[in-house]
Amino acid sequence: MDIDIINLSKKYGEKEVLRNFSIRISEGAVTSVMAPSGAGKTTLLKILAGLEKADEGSVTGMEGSRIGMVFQEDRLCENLNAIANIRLVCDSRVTVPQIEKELRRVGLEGSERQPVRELSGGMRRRTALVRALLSPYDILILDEPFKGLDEHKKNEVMSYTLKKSMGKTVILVTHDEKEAKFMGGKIIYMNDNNYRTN
Ligand SMILES: Nc1ncnc2c1ncn2[C@@H]1O[C@H](COP(=O)(O)OP(=O)(O)OP(=O)(O)O)[C@@H](O)[C@H]1O
Repeated sequence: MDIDIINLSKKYGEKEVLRNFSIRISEGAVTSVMAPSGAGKTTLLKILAGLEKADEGSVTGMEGSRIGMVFQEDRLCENLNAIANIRLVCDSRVTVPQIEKELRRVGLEGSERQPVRELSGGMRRRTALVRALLSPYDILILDEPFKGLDEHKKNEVMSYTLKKSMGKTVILVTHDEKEAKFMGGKIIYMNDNNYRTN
C-alpha cells in the first residue's frame, strides 16, 4: 500500500515546522526527501515513525507495518560491539557469521568486535545502517544514513543499501542530491513550506 501523508502540520511552540505537508510515498520504492537544515525533515520522519505527534493531518498506509530506522544520531549501545548491537534488533535466526558477512560488505571487517564507542563516525553510521537493514521491517526510514562516509565508500554503501532493501518502501532524508539521485525513485524538495517533487 502507498503511504499518503495529507495536510500534516506541526509546531513546536510558536515555531511552525510543517504546514499542510502532503506527499504520497510509493510502496516498494525509494522516496528521498531533500531540504536545507531545519526544514523539518527529522520531524517528518519522527511523525511517520510514531515518535512525534502531528498537530493536524493524517498518515495512512502504514498501519501494521514494521519500521526499520536509522536515526539522525546513531543510537548505538556504546559499550557493545557492532555484532552485539545488531543482534539486539534482528531476528534470532540471524547468525553471527551472517552478521559478520553483512558488516564485511560495508567495510567493517576487523572492527566488528570493538566496542562501538571506539569506532569512527562513519563506521558507527554503517553499523547503525546494517542494524536497520537486518531488522525485520516493511518500511525503512533513513535519516542521513550515509553521513560521514567518503565518496567511494558512500557509493559502495548506497549500492549495498539498495540491494538489501530491494522491493521495500524506503524513505531517505538527505542533504545531498547525488545521494537522492543514486538511490533512484521520487525526490521531494522541501523548502520553507514549499514542496515539489521531481
Ligand atoms: N523537540 C523540539 N522542540 C522544539 N523545537 C524543535 C524540536 N525538534 C525540532 N525542533 C525545531 O524544528 C525545526 C525543524 O527541525 P528538524 O530536526 O525537523 O529539521 P531538519 O530538516 O531535520 O534539520 P537538519 O537537516 O538540520 O537535521 C528546527 O528549527 C528545530 O530547532
